Amino acid sequence: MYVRIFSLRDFRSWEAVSLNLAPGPTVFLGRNGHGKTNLLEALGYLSTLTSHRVSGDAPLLRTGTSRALVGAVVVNGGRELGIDVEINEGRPNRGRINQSPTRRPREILGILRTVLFAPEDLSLVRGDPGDRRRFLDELLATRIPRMSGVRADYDKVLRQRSALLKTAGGALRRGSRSGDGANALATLDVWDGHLAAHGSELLAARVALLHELAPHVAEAYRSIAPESRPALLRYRSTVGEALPPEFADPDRAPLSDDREVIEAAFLTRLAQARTKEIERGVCLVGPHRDELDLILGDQPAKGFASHGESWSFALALRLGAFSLLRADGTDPVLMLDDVFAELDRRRRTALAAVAASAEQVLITAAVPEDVPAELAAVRFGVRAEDTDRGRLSALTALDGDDPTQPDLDGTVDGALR
Ligand SMILES: Nc1ncnc2c1ncn2[C@@H]1O[C@H](COP(=O)(O)OP(=O)(O)OP(=O)(O)O)[C@@H](O)[C@H]1O
Repeated sequence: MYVRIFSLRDFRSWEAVSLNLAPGPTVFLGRNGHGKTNLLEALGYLSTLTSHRVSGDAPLLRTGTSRALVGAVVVNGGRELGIDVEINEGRPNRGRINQSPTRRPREILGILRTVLFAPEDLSLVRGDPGDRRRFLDELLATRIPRMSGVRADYDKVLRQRSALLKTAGGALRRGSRSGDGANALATLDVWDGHLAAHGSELLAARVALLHELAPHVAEAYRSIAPESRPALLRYRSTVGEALPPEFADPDRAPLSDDREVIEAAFLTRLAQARTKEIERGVCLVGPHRDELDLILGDQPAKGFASHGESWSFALALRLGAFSLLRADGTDPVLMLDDVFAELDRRRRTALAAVAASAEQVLITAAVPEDVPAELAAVRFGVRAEDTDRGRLSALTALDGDDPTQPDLDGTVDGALR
């Protein structure tokens, strides 16, 4: 797939831009802090409804504005779809497909598939387990958009159940066995059921995803760092102890009734952990506490891998995701945010080879020398300037082209107005 038109309004440092893009590589060149990453972040947002840099939406709105718009016309196998999302301050966001409002923004998920590799990705290897869970869940939602709703439902139940655990714990510490505390205890069983129902669906989907993803990541790692040890992915679940022993086999293929088996194990673990959960007032069992272990040879990458190995692993996770989505039938749009400068020659070559074969790849770099020659086809300059409306990014002409070509057919721009 590729993005044919990309439009932004009041997103970060961009006041308004509408850009015609072609398949193949496009490079955005500009000095640090001039707004290149903001462009990729916006397109990533349209694909995942989250930013790769911040957890909330507020920083995405251009300073002083209360509404940002991101839109794209996506071409997939000759078929075009226009999608856009309105990011609002203090009001729910809104999505549109071909200019028709969707019931929920997440209905646009899956239309634009992207894989973004950015300097922040080192945290996939060195950061908290939450970064790795997020990687899995985003990929899951890209492949199976419905899973974004499952994750949202799970999070809602989790918040509710955590609040009950706190109330029950507070009441028990005060020695009170009536009132709010008793009510909380009495309703916990119901919430255990909801948590296990949504959680088992998420968990089974993650395990199935991992089974498919792991060989792609191992292969990508081998091509980037052939002299290093093999890269393995292992899912470690807080529900694991209660699962039948065959689930511990990392090569086990998921079965259609896994979800029911996981749900039963989930309830067993919740029952076992109940006292401790009430004492601590937190939910200790479930996919929100699980870990995706990244292993090099027989050691965990986190804490043992060198800087170069950690970079290779992070890159292999992204390239593995790219290769899995490609195997599903269509290339996702590949986005490479200022990463070539960070890579040594071998990894640069491996990444450039994948990028050159992608249907569309968007690359940012500070200087032209950072971009491998085979990818330096279409180039746009990005420059920020101080104006009376603040510091704003703009595209500048390079190679004699006029990058500020308006969106002549108005497809996205019409939707954004
Ligand atoms: N919400 C916002 N409103 C206005 N400007 C913003 C907002 N958020 C970030 N910026 C501005 O965007 C600029 C950073 O843009 P971006 O991260 O895209 O830079 P970059 O060109 O990718 O730089 P680097 O090469 O250093 O990564 C900064 O000048 C910052 O002040």
